[in-house]
Formats: sequence, structure tokens, C-alpha cells
Amino acid sequence: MTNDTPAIEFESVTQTFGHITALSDLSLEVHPGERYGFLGPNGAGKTTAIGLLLNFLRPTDGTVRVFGRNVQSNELAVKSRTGALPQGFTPYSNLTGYEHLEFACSVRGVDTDPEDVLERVGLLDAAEQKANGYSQGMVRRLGFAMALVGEPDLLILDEPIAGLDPSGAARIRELIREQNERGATVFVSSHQLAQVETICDRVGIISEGTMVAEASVSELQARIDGGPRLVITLADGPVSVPDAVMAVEGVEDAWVDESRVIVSCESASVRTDVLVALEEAGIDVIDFETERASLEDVFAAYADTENV
Ligand SMILES: Nc1ncnc2c1ncn2[C@@H]1O[C@H](COP(=O)(O)OP(=O)(O)OP(=O)(O)O)[C@@H](O)[C@H]1O
Repeated sequence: MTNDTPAIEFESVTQTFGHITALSDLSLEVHPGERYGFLGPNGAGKTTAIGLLLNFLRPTDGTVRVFGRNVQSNELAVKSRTGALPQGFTPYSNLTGYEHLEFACSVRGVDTDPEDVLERVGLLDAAEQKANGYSQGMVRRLGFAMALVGEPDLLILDEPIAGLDPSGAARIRELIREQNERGATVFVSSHQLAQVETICDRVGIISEGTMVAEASVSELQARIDGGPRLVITLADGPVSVPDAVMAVEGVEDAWVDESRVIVSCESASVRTDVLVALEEAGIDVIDFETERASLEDVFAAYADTENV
């Protein structure tokens, strides 16, 4: 393996279940050290892709590699470098949190202190409690703790933040960052777009088993709306978009939303020109701010191809 070898590689992967095509000729690469968000609506094929990565499924066609190794023919070598939190993770109800971690350590053949990992996910106080008394959020954190055992080079996390309260979600985000800083590649599947936006540096969006967009979060936003919008509140309240705004070179679009004028511009300097133009036209501005399209907006536009 060289430094250029992808941490994850799907090469023209198709997965069918009878007459259903879950993945269709999917290709993607995740570079070592990346935090990659794998996004898509329900039924898009995310869990199928993770099932292939973990060798729970055999691809109908194509090849899946982890650190350059075909996952089908190198299962043990791949698993020794991978920690996973699968979507349907359910704990053994009669084992305590501590016993789950002991089990994960023995499977991996490492002598990590279970209490250390439980503390990192905020479950130390519940270490001696049986997992059947755990809340949904505690179960996700337990699964995450088991994925961390042995400091794997690759973390595959299916909806890691689902079911967590804000402080639990913040803790998991922090742990993901920590793991990434020590060098782990992170692959996060989610339809909680706001969560992925803050965790990942690159995002792939799949729809109906096909990759429809792949870029950094900021690139995706820029593709949809040309960058941040300027939101202006006028003293007299707008009835229509002032001509002075539309006359500014670089204004792509402008519209009235309730009491505000929203201006889509191609660059930050155009936003300044808009404010100057309003002042010169004698129109009083009470307030202005810039507003980014959320990844939610981006996703909706890509998922609904009629809007692209
Ligand atoms: N074992 C299976 N047998 C038959 N069809 C399946 C099987 N697993 C997945 N599918 C189908 O493949 C498609 C992709 O499903 P998948 O679970 O991978 O999507 P997903 O993006 O993970 O969705 P969700 O966010 O709801 O979990 C769906 O149409 C699903 O019904």
C-alpha cells in the first residue's frame, strides 16, 4: 500500500436483491485521513454500501477495497484495521457495558482498559449496568465505544448521532474529531445532514443507488446558491426588489421574503456594492446579514432532480 492508496474504494459496484437494484455502478474513493459523509434519503443504498464494506454482503458486480485490499478475500486483515458502528447495533441485554467492552477487546486481541473507553463516550457511570436498561442514546454510545477499541485506522459509522440528545451528539462529534486527529479515516453515513455538515470535510450524496454529487460541504453549497446570500431589512419594508439592487453587476437574483430583501450574489465584493447602491439611492437599511444555504437545502436540490 502506498500513501495514495484510498482508505475506501468502491469500483463500479452494483448490488441487487432479486429485482431490486440497491446500488448501481457505484464508484467512490475516500482518502486516508478524510472525514467522509455518505448522505442519502431512506432507501438510497447507504446501509447496503456499509454492508459491503463490512463484508456482510457480496457485491453482484464490482469490487470493494479497504486500504487497497479486496474486502471479500481479505476479511480478517480488513477487520483488524476497521471499527464499525452498524445501523442496527443491538447490545446483549444481559451483559453490562463493561462486559461489552471486555468482549470487544478480546475479539480484537487488545488489552485496552474498558473503563477508559467507556469514560470517553460518557458511559463510565453506567459501566456496571446491564445494557437492557440503557436508553437508545446510551446504546449508540456503547456501540461507538466498541468501534473505538484497538484504535482502528478506519471508522465506519452508520448514523452515529441518531437518537442522541444534544450533549451526547456533541460528545460523539468531539470523539470523531479526536479519532481523526490521531489519523483515523472516518466514513459517516447519515440522513441527518446538519450533523454531517459539522463532522465531515467531504460529502457524497447518493440517490437510488447512484452517486449524484460529491464535493466538499462548501463546494456543494456554492454549486447550489453561488455562495452566501445577503439578507437586507429596509426601514420602509420592501414591496418589491429596489431597482438599485438589480442594477448592481454580479447580482444573480433577488427576491422579497416577508419584510426582507434576499440577494444572491456571485462574490463578497458584490454584497458590498449592493449596500453602497442602496445608500446612494437614498434607501435606508436597518440591518443586513449573510446567510448560507444549509446542506439540507443542497441535499433537497440534488435529491429532487427536477430542482437541479
Ligand atoms: N436484504 C434486502 N433484500 C431486499 N431488498 C433490500 C435488502 N436490503 C436493502 N434492500 C433494498 O435496497 C434499497 C437500498 O436499501 P438501503 O437499506 O441500503 O438504503 P439506506 O440508504 O440505508 O436507507 P435507510 O436510510 O432507510 O436505512 C432499498 O430499496 C431496500 O428496500
